[in-house]
Amino acid sequence: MKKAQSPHNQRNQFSNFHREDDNKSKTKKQSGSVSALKHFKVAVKKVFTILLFRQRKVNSKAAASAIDTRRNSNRIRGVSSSTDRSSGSADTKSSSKFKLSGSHGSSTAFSGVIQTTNFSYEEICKATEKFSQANKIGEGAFGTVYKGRLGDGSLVAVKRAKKTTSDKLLALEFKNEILTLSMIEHLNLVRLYGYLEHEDERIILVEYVGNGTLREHLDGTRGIGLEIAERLDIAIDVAHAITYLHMYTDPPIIHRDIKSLNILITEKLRAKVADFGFARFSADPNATHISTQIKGTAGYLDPEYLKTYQLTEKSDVYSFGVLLVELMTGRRPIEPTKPNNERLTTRWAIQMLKRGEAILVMDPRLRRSAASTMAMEKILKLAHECLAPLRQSRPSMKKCAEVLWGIRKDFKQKAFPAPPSTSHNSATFPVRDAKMSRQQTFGIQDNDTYKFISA
Ligand SMILES: Nc1ncnc2c1ncn2[C@@H]1O[C@H](COP(=O)(O)OP(=O)(O)OP(=O)(O)O)[C@@H](O)[C@H]1O
Repeated sequence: MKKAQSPHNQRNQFSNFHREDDNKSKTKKQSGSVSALKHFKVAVKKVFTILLFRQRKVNSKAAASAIDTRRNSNRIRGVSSSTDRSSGSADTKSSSKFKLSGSHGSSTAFSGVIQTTNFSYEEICKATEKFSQANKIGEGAFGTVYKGRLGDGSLVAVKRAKKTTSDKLLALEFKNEILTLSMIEHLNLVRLYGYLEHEDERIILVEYVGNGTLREHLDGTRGIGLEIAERLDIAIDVAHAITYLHMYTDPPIIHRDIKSLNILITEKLRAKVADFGFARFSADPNATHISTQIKGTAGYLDPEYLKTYQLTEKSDVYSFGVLLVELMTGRRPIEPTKPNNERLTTRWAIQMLKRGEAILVMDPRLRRSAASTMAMEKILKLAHECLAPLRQSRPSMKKCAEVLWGIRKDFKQKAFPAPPSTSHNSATFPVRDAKMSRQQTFGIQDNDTYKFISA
């Protein structure tokens, strides 16, 4: 890879070039001025490129390890240039090849572009049995999602965009999702396996997460109901994922659409954050915000972002606060069928918390105990901080994760005052298998029915 020159050298080159040009212009005035203009343009372009490069602090080591360095750095430039009110300008080049991830395993911070290998459209058709209805697992604004099985037996989620090629926003969402996913690798974020742009097809292949969305679990349409410890673990997983996006990617990423429908649940009831269609890079490290068109989901949107169009990491913190309230109440952020004072779930829950009646908003599916009530109140207090109208007053995602660790530790101490020989490691619950975990953690048998206590 060609080594980038320092801006200092670039500046020297620039002034040398002017001296040279002066000499030439004495003898060949007209052709000299044309050549000077040309060189001037080249020099300005070089200086601009170097400054841009420095500003974005692109991790050159990671980029060098990527399969197609030039194209990937183009992609990074494309999106980070969209820090204005326009809807972005990802300049990812159209590729008729499907790229499949080649690296698995590590969940540590990684800033760069994940490795990929090529796959064909035919293989995707085969994996999804020609996008059969039987393999359809979801639908969203972007398109349809299918379950697929690759040649090596591994499962993937295949996101096939609607074929509205004229829809520039959808095309942009597609490119944005690929670009964002290609830069991240974390246990609690859905992994990109590959993508395809082929004629009018736009397809993204991501890690398959097979146990539905958090919303389905809260609605009771999936699973057997989440206990408070499981909800705490999910909150911590999401906090880790967003902390990673905000603090350990370069440039930082703002997800912009944190909501229970975008949290996928694993068989072991752990969470993975999905759907990066709206994500934005916080490109300029010195900028305090990005001005952008409003994107996101009603009920989760940061009021300051709505008012000012200025997006910061704290907009994700606000949405995370809404998610915490969802986790504790089981309700959606907006409940049109509820009485007036309960329609905005966050407002209702925080009002009750302030009155010292948080117990009344607790999800009726949750088992009441001194430990669970205490944890629920603390989680709502954290949610209250995340929902602060002014972004400066909201905690960082890292802080949220730390507070949640503390709540989990206190909860376990209160819930399981067991003798040392049977006590659990304080970092995580020992058994993640849902059934076994329930039996060991809560003494719940499979045939236990959940008591619905009216809130
Ligand atoms: N990786 C995955 N593993 C399993 N199921 C998934 C996966 N990704 C998405 N799904 C399913 O497909 C549904 C729609 O997916 P997704 O939200 O990503 O689509 P979208 O079009 O981007 O949605 P949105 O309207 O929120 O933009 C999800 O609610 C989920 O049920």
